[in-house]
Amino acid sequence: MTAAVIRGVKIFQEVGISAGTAPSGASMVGNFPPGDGDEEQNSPAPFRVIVGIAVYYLFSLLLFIEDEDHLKKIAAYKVVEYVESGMVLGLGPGSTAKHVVDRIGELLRQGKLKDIDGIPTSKKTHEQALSLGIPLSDLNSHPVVDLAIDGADEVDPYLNLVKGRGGSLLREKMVEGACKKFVVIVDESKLVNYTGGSGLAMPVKVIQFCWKFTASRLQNLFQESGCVAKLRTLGEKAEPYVTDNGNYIIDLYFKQSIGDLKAASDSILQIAGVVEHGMFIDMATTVIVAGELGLNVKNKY
Ligand SMILES: O=C[C@H](O)[C@H](O)[C@H](O)COP(=O)(O)O
Repeated sequence: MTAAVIRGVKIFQEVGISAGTAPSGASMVGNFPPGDGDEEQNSPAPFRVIVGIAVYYLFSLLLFIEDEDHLKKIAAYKVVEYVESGMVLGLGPGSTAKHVVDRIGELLRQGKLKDIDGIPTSKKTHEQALSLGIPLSDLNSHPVVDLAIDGADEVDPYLNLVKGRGGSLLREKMVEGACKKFVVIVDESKLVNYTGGSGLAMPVKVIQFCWKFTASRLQNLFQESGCVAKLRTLGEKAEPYVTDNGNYIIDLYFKQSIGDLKAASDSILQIAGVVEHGMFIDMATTVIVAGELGLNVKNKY
């Protein structure tokens, strides 16, 4: 934890987040806490040093108690630097992008951003943006989006993504496919050697009608990669998870690489009953990765 704390402080310094903006509201980052008063003044120097160090690490522990969420927040603060007044923005869902929407709302309130039109890619993000007073629009009114910002579940070395483990991928693909720049923010746990390489779900949206038939066709398609297809369910009763657009999700789990992603994408989309899949191939223009050692910005071009 100690090392992580020290590295975390470095990250805050790199993105220029001041002590005042640290989520706990505590006002120290890197400042040694002051002495307590007479009693401590009279204590032997080594004792004061030990107490000082202990207090420092206690504060640091409080600051970094939600370490992973901090990394997401740091990446979110960085990505908002790409936002300019007058832009049409694609606003993604998920725990990382949520911080971006919060920050944009804050900058609008402070008058540091103006004339933003947000296009949310999920109902939840729509509600969040509304509650923050972010003006909203859609692709009908703005078929070209200046910038989309979103999280991802996997990022491969070519900046191909897997998305949709949180349930959103169709509206995301529509909005992010219509944007000039698509900036993705992730923490380093999302980096994989190849798409599907985390061993976790690659989601496919399917219509409800005869979903078992569609699931078995999907599984057969990737038999050589050891694919297992599972319906996404919710709660103890294992009710099917229903998406914003009333579809089901079939999660595909691979034991090995599925090879050519474009070919895999075409084969999936050719199956009648499939609505869309969670591979975002060649779409991200920039990926910002937040890790314990700092921020790493990867550009596609
Ligand atoms: O379905 C959800 C979206 O595709 C999210 O962008 C993705 O799941 C990443 O979410 P998070 O930032 O919460 O890890």
